[in-house]
Amino acid sequence: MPQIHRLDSRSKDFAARLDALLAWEGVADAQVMHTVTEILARVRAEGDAAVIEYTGEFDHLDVTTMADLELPASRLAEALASLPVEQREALERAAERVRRYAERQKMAAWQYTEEDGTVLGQTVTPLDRVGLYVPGGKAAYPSSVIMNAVPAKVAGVPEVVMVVPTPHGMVNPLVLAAAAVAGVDRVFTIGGAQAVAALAYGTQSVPAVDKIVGPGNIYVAAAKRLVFGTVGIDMIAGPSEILVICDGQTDPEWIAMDLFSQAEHDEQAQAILLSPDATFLDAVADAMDHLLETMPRGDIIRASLAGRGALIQVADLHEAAQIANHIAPEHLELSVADPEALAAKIRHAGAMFLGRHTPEALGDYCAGPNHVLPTSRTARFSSPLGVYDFQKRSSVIFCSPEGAADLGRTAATLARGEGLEAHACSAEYRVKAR
Ligand SMILES: NC(=O)c1ccc[n+]([C@@H]2O[C@H](COP(=O)([O-])OP(=O)(O)OC[C@H]3O[C@@H](n4cnc5c(N)ncnc54)[C@H](O)[C@@H]3O)[C@@H](O)[C@H]2O)c1
Ligand SMILES: N[C@H](CO)Cc1c[nH]c[nH+]1
Ligand SMILES: [Zn+2]
Repeated sequence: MPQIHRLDSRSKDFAARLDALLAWEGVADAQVMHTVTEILARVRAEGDAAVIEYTGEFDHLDVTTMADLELPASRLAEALASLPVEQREALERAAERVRRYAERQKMAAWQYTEEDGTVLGQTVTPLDRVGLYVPGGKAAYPSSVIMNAVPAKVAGVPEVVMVVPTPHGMVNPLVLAAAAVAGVDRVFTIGGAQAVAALAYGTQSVPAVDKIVGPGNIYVAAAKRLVFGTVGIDMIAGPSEILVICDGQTDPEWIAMDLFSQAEHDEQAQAILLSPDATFLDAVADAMDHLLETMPRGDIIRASLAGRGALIQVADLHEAAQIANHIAPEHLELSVADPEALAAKIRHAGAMFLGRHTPEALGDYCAGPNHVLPTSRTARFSSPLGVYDFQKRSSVIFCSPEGAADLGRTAATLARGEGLEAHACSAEYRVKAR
């Protein structure tokens, strides 16, 4: 039996034990904040020189000019061309499906006319320039390049600038190939807080962007928090999470592996199964045990199951839905006979995977919806990354003379209530003009 919490929703301490599993130690400590604050200040003041120095220190790249830290577009095309056909086709198929889904998310402009002839509406425009952070090393996911860059391009963002650290000069060809497929415009081989600062403030070589998206380690997350306001950011992503609700009729090995699929991301990942069937929970535990004997990344899976994994017996599927709404998971699998009926009870989840034949892993790569999702219970108030994150709205007011005169009286009354005489007079000029 793997070390994994066994909980029962009827036990007295259930709520407290569940909340302990949901808690996550992800906040940057004072030392990290201090380091990052200094890096941001130096890059802001010194530009390229500071970026080059930090890249030498942290990524062991010995270069003298930023030109050595930008990859030409030909490098991306070469990386794509040199992939095995199967990899290349998989990347292209994934990007195509993500693009098709994203097309449907585009926000459109609208307007309507009030009775007095005043036209009211909203325009929609893409951001001018977006920065995409791609983590270095083993955590660099080509699929995340697609998930971040494709919706930006569908939104109509003219320039997507990617940054990716290449410690000791090690470039991940799959990441470059994904950037080519997704339409990334420029790539700098820089990382950490210095890359976030370069994107936020701009340097002599790196253009300042309007929004920074993409995950990274604690230094990247702290830098994103600190530059928010100067630029937009997507979210501060926590460790991956999966919650499975199963009626006990799915193959226990399928469910065990679905839980592993997120547990293998890192030791802090969260993997929870809810079922009314105690015998089934035992069978999943046995399947985990047996599968773990040969699983690569078994150490990471074991650590995350022992820390934030749980098999929970619930009274029935209705109670499972209530618990799911409390957890507000990043990913929710409904492995039950009538998944649509159960989905109707779910109010908080980043993405839902319906039925026994929809493993979460398909959503991570190629189903179509975005895999950048709210974590750490933030699905209570936020949504998957999408085209709308790369678009913004402006409201439009076009008053007719009649409309201006009529609204002017109301505005002036409200303005005087706030003690703002210039507002009142400005509004009344149009009243008097009639
Ligand atoms: N949530 C997701 O979807 C998701 C996906 C992929 C990766 N990740 C996360 O991304 C992270 C990747 O981490 P990584 O470290 O491999 O790559 P990274 O690119 O996030 O960080 C590397 C950079 O960190 C900086 N750094 C390292 N040590 C430092 C120090 N002592 N002081 C200042 N800066 C320092 C360096 O500048 C280096 O370039 C992991 O935490 C992983 O969990 C999350
Ligand atoms: N499950 C991750 C987000 O939580 C995304 C990912 C990338 N590659 C595999 N999975
Ligand atoms: Zn995943």
